[in-house]
Amino acid sequence: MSRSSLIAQIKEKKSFLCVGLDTDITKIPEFLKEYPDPVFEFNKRIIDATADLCVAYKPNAAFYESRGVKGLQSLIDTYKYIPKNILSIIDAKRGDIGNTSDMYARAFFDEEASGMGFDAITVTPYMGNDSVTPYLKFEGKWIILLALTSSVGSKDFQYLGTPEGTLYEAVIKKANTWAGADRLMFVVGATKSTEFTDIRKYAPDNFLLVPGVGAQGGSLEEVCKYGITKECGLLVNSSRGIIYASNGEDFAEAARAEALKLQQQMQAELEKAGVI
Ligand SMILES: O=C(O)c1cc(=O)[nH]c(=O)n1[C@@H]1O[C@H](COP(=O)(O)O)[C@@H](O)[C@H]1O
Repeated sequence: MSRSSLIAQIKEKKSFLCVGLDTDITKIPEFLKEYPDPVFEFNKRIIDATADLCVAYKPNAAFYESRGVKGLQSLIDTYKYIPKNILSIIDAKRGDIGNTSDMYARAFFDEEASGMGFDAITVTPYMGNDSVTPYLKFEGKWIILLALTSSVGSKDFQYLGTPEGTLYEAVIKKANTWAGADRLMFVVGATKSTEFTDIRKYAPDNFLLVPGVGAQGGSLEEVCKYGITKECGLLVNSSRGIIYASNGEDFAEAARAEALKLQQQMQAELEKAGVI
């Protein structure tokens, strides 16, 4: 999906919500266990209930890979079910030497080879240029590079000083020489809202994928205060806060209600920032 289509979708839906499909088979409602693939059935109903409220879906690969062959099938079926006019992000956090990254890119981008043709993948920057650029060989696909993550452990390395500023600033500056804002996004945790002002100095046009609202306690309002741009420039993810809003028969309606709350807040922020 192109940058202009993503922005058009944001304006049309008045939303920059990404629904995280971190589907844990031990947490889904009991009655779904009767279906041949309970995880896919769960995702299908979540997608049906939220597709008009969000602009992206982000299955996290760990939740599928942990179930072996069955999990991979759930992931492939989920990828195929995500409507093609909604951005599909595989949250795989890959990063390896060039020829291995070629294979990861094929695994998640080359639908003919693997059954999956996601629009975007999360990638770790640690191994540098040759680990990141193979994904760019797939025309029109996005890399979402980890910059400043939401978790406590982000303090261990990401704030360390380098001649280019903190490590996360160095990542942003360097990566922006490898690709433009039409192919490259950065992950910045919602729990880091005050850092957004600095980040926008180095990434004025890049979309930022922002996890950490909902279950991790980040504030949408704070993120927007410092991070929103004239073209929005944000995709805010919530996984557990939406998909596990209820554990009963009404789980899909409850997920929709949570997604709607976020969409309404997002609409207000988009209006305030003059995006719509
Ligand atoms: O790359 C990510 O998406 C990510 C980066 C980060 O810094 N923090 C973070 O929580 N994530 C992912 O975002 C999702 C957050 O899920 P919830 O906390 O349940 O909304 C999970 O899939 C995490 O793996």
